Formats: sequence, structure tokens, C-alpha cells
Amino acid sequence: MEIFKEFHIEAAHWLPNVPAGHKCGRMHGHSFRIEVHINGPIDSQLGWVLDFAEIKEAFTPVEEKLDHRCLNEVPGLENPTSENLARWIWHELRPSLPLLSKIIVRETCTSGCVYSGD
Ligand SMILES: Nc1nc2c(c(=O)[nH]1)N=C([C@H](O)[C@H](O)COP(=O)(O)OP(=O)(O)OP(=O)(O)O)CN2
Ligand SMILES: [Zn+2]
Repeated sequence: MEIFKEFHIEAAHWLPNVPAGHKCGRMHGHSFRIEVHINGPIDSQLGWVLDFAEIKEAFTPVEEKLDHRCLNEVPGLENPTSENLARWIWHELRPSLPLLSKIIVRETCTSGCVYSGD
């Protein structure tokens, strides 16, 4: 079964590799919504796949690195597209969440991406 927890990050970014004049080449901000998905069996005693609190605990250092930051200044996020952000979060979380199955990044109400690992 797959479970998830959603986190909210306020951050600024600009995209360095877009064509000249593209609006995303200018510094701007988003209220990013990030879903962390975990896939595994339900523990028969506890009745859950993983305590949601464990997902939150794993995400806390990631939140510290991203929230109220300029993402371009975060090592590894020099080109902070949704795709690169999702992949970056995956690699940050995977060591502490071995059942990690998916990262969903919503950059705006209408745009985002789903990353299921390499
Ligand atoms: N594949 C990607 N395309 C774009 C990304 C991205 O990360 N991956 N990022 C951007 C910009 O950061 C932009 O802020 C978000 O794009 P967009 O959805 O075009 O934003 P709008 O608010 O203008 O969207 P509406 O069409 O008004 O809903 C651009 N592209
Ligand atoms: Zn943007």
C-alpha cells in the first residue's frame, strides 16, 4: 500500500538555462507543495505502513535546507526546475526512507512533476 505526507515550502528561484526573455529567467517565488510517498506492506500489529511522523522527521532537514531560501543557492540545485528539485529531494530522503516510492513537486496550482527514482 502507498501512503504519503505533504509538505509546504516557500522558496524563490530563477531558471538559468531558459531562453533570453523567458519569464522564469527572472527571480520569482512559489509556495511549493511536496508529497513524499512510501510504498510497503501494512504492519499487521500497527495497522500502518510507516508512522507519518517518521516521514515528517526525515523531511525536517530537507525543509531546513529549502524553506525561505533561494533554491539556486542550495548545492545541487543550481538549475532548480521542478524536475531537478524532485530528484534532489529523492536523493536527500532515500537513505532515511528506504521504502520511498515517489516524490511529487507542485510548483504552482497547475504545474508539477512526479519522480519515482532512477
Ligand atoms: N518542465 C518544466 N517547465 C517549467 C518549469 C519547470 O520547473 N519544469 N518551471 C517554470 C517556472 O518556474 C514557472 O514559475 C512555472 O511555470 P508555469 O506553470 O508556466 O507558471 P504559471 O503560473 O505562469 O502557469 P499558468 O499557465 O498561469 O497556470 C516554467 N516551466
Ligand atoms: Zn518558477
